[in-house]
This record gives sequence, C-alpha cells and structure tokens, in this order.
Amino acid sequence: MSSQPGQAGTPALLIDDLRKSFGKTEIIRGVNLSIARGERHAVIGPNGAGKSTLFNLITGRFPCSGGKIKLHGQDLKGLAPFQINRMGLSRSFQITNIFPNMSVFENVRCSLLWSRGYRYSFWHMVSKSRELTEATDAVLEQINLTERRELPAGTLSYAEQRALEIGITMAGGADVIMLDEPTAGMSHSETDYIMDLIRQVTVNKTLIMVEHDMGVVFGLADYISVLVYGEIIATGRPEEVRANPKVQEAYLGAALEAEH
Ligand SMILES: Nc1ncnc2c1ncn2[C@@H]1O[C@H](COP(=O)(O)OP(=O)(O)OP(=O)(O)O)[C@@H](O)[C@H]1O
Repeated sequence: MSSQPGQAGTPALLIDDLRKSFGKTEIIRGVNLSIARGERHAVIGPNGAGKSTLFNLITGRFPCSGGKIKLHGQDLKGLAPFQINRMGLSRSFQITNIFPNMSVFENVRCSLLWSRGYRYSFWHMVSKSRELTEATDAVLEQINLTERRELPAGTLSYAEQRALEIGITMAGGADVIMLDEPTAGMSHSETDYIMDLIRQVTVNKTLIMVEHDMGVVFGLADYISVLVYGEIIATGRPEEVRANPKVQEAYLGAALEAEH
C-alpha cells in the first residue's frame, strides 16, 4: 500500500524536481512525489496552487519545463497524452465528458474500443463484438449501472453520470487512475455513493485524485500531498498531514473550517 521511504519496488508514478512555467511565472516549482502501486493518493491545496497544472503535466497535456515523470519506471518525456494513456494511465475530468445521446452501454464500449486502438476499424470491431460486449457489461456491473444500460447517458442523474465517467476512465484497463474533483457539486448522499464506488473500482489500482472535499480526502486516501504555491509542503498519512502545523497554517485549518 505504501510508496513512502523504505518501500521496495518501482513506484507507479515517480515525479522528480518537476517544473512548469507559463511565460516568466513558475507555477510548478520543483515537485517530488513517489506513489506506489495500489496506493490511493490525494493532492490537496488552495485554489491556484497548481493542482490541475500538475495533473496536466502528468498526463502529457502540458510539456514540462524541467524535471522528470516516470510511469512504472518509464520516462514520459515527449510522449503524447494518448501514448501515456495506453501505458496504463487514465484520467477523468472535472467536467462530465460523456456522449449524452449515446446509451450508457455505447459510451463504455466506445471507450473500450478507443483504448484498444480500434477507433477506425469497424470490421475489427464486429469480429471482436461478443468479447467487447462482455467486457463492456463487466464495466457496467462494476459501476452499478447495468440496469441503466440502454438509457441515453444524458438522462442519468448527475452522480450516475460521474459514475459512468469513472467507468469510461477505467474501461481500458488502466492501472493508474487520476480523478479530478470526483465529488464536485454533489450532495452528501451522492458524495457517499461516489466514494463507495471509487473505493470499489480502485482495489489493486493506483489512484491519484485532486479533491477539495476533506471528508472525501480523509475517507479515501492512504497518503496525502499538500501543494501550496507550486510546491509540496507535506506528504504523509492522513493523520500526519492533519497534524502538521505547516499544513494547518497554509491550508488545512481553513479547509476543515469550511466543511462546518
Ligand atoms: N495555460 C496556462 N497559462 C497561464 N497560466 C496558467 C495556465 N494554466 C494555469 N495557469 C496558472 O497557474 C496557476 C495554477 O493553476 P491551477 O489551475 O493549476 O491551480 P489549481 O490548484 O488546480 O486551482 P483550483 O483548485 O482552483 O482548480 C494559476 O495561477 C493559473 O492562473
């Protein structure tokens, strides 16, 4: 479960002195992070700290200005987002990213096809269709949407759409899952539903999430990193991070207060 000092094995994700500047402004200022296989890791921090930028660097959406990112020991330098995706890293976005007029089933199937590189190959798709249908149904089962299989995705509730999106993110069999504010805009019961789902679907996978809801962070994460002004000021077990005076001062005091 742990990547932290003293643990053996190649980390799922290793970030070394990562830097990113936009023009003259350095937004990510020397981030180091090691996330083990099977770990659930939350990145927290105030607005504008650089969390989304960090995600965009990891997924290859932005080029780095300096430093290294390794996925399962392999340097990601110069790789396009789709290449990184095919290496087993998949990200879901804050904004719901589904096709609303396609059925729930088709949304997942489409993502499976894409992840297998069959995007343009109709005949390949047909020849694989039974296996594909079974794989799609297995994902639907995992995200508890089997009963919604034939409905247009746009008719699902907000929480169900987020669940579908998590299914789409998982569909290609990625073993490193990145979730960007998975419970944003949800009620308490929807948040609980999505938290349970994330817990289930990330068993034996690596989860990296950005989340502002401290209940979700402390409920799900094995480790937490606190990003402030482009630097990680603390990484540790939830209880260590919660007790860290630097973190209290820079972020957590205000964030926990905001919860009440
Ligand atoms: N493409 C860009 N060009 C210039 N500046 C950018 C770009 N993307 C982000 N920034 C700047 O980088 C800083 C960090 O933004 P980022 O969105 O990464 O923060 P964040 O921690 O994700 O914030 P939030 O919690 O509000 O989502 C901000 O000052 C933002 O204006």
